[in-house]
Amino acid sequence: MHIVTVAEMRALEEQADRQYDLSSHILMQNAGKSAADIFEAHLLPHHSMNGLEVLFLIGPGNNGGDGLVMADHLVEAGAFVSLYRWKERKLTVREQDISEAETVSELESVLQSTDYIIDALLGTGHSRPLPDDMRALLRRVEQERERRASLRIVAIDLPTGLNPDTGGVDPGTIHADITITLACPKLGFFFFPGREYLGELYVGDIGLPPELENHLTTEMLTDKQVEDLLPGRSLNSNKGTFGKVMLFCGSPPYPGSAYLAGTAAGRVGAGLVTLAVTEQMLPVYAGSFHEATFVLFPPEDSGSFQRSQELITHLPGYRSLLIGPGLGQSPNTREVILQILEHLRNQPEEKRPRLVIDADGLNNLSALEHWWTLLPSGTVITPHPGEMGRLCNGLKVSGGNIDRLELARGKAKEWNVTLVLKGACTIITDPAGNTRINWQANPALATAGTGDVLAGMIGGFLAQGLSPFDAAGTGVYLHTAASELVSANIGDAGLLASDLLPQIPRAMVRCRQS
Ligand SMILES: NC(=O)C1=CN([C@@H]2O[C@H](COP(=O)(O)OP(=O)(O)OC[C@H]3O[C@@H](n4cnc5c(N)ncnc54)[C@H](OP(=O)(O)O)[C@@H]3O)[C@@H](O)[C@H]2O)[C@@H](O)CC1
Ligand SMILES: Nc1ncnc2c1ncn2[C@@H]1O[C@H](COP(=O)(O)OP(=O)(O)O)[C@@H](O)[C@H]1O
Ligand SMILES: [K+]
Repeated sequence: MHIVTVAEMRALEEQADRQYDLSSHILMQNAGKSAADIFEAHLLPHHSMNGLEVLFLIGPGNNGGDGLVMADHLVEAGAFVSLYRWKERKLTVREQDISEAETVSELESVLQSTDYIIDALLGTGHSRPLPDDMRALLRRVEQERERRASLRIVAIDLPTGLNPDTGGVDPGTIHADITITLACPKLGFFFFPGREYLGELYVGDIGLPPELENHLTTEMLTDKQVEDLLPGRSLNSNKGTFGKVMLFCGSPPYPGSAYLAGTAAGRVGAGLVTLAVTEQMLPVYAGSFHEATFVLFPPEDSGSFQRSQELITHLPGYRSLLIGPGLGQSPNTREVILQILEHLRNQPEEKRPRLVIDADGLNNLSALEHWWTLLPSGTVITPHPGEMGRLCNGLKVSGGNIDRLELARGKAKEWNVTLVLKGACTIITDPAGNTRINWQANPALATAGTGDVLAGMIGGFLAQGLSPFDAAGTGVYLHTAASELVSANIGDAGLLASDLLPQIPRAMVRCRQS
């Protein structure tokens, strides 16, 4: 599903009119109908439309127009509809116009009894700070929701005052419970603070021919897309079919990282997971990760060349290699990483494992000038904002606002990598500028070790033959999907990274069934 800027949305509408005679009027009819359909489908079986009280706040432009069309459909379906036209200050209650003298008191009484308020004040045409009286109206709506937990606010296209290009919000913008956006999600939905204001997101079809979107390169990750990308599981398969993953991860202070990443690679379906560990560390893993095999790695004091050669000798046959989680940053470790990278660069592409670098793999590299020139092509890197900052010479990188997008796109191209810039709405972008953004934010994931799980998942998908961009997108999407399955039981706090592991296969099943 493509994500659009306002300019891209306008261009789509203009092209639809020019090439397909889909006038703005037709699109608005489709938009209002589709919003009404989503509203009804979402409501049932909790409420019946019969006698449901719905107040529409109608703005001066096409967003208000969408609201009016939607209102007609709800009336037809049996709802009791009131319309407040903000610009004219005109109230209509169940098709009765209210006199000017009674409007204020009557609007107040509708506000106090209505089940739903539909925000159709402004959409993508919002172009300046909201006027005071609109802010006051929205504030009154918010107060009413605080007073009555059962009241639901539904935004049409977007919550009024949210900037659809940046995710900025007007001080008057209020939180929607549900946003029914039209045609495509807007770019600003994936960035903060806007992301917090949308509630549940639904996308209404307004009948734009899909081929109009062919040139768009920014997508929202969805169940459907991930389902299409998931590797097939033929009946006639064996562990060789699903690829081998090698991990150079973990060190005495951080043993859990290798376990979490390695198990995650197995949980996404990889055929075999191998950990390169020192003899000292072997008992830690052998007792907890029974399915893994091990490459016994000389200890640090034996010199970096001997260590890297041991790993390199075992690499043939592995389809992916994960370097980084929990490795530490000793000079010896850095040397080993550099020697492995050199080996990979010298291998023909079809023979070498696909590489994922995370955490200390990145921290070790960021200390070096032009580190990206050391990477083999097709590498995936998965920095969190702190690691990204280090890779960018100490730049301060935001965890969630729009600046992240341009930075990620620019750096993926400059560094020639598939870049996974982690955060609440993780961005995945490749050197050609193709971009996928994850909508699902879940604060339960904000805890140590969840990044190790993600890196392992991406390694596991690379081993099964997904391209770097697809492996990264699929991993990111299923990582949050698994967290939602955990959160369904425990809420949004208290998740341990290892809780994700058994939920990963279930998240894949859910995707396949969607
Ligand atoms: N076009 C299509 O084909 C389709 C469009 N669609 C729908 O249309 C929406 C976009 O419609 P839109 O462009 O009319 O913008 P919209 O958000 O309704 O506001 C513009 C009006 O508001 C006014 N205004 C602006 N800022 C303001 C402010 N701060 N405070 C107060 N007023 C302000 C501005 O007035 P002016 O600046 O001229 O004074 C103008 O009158 C889009 O979100 C979607 O819902 C769908 O139906 C699909 C097909
Ligand atoms: N609020 C949030 N919503 C969604 N995902 C989140 C949120 N907070 C953190 N995450 C995800 O959790 C993971 C944390 O990774 P990272 O910071 O590298 O952790 P660690 O290094 O401890 O394993 C990333 O995938 C990140 O996108
Ligand atoms: K709106």
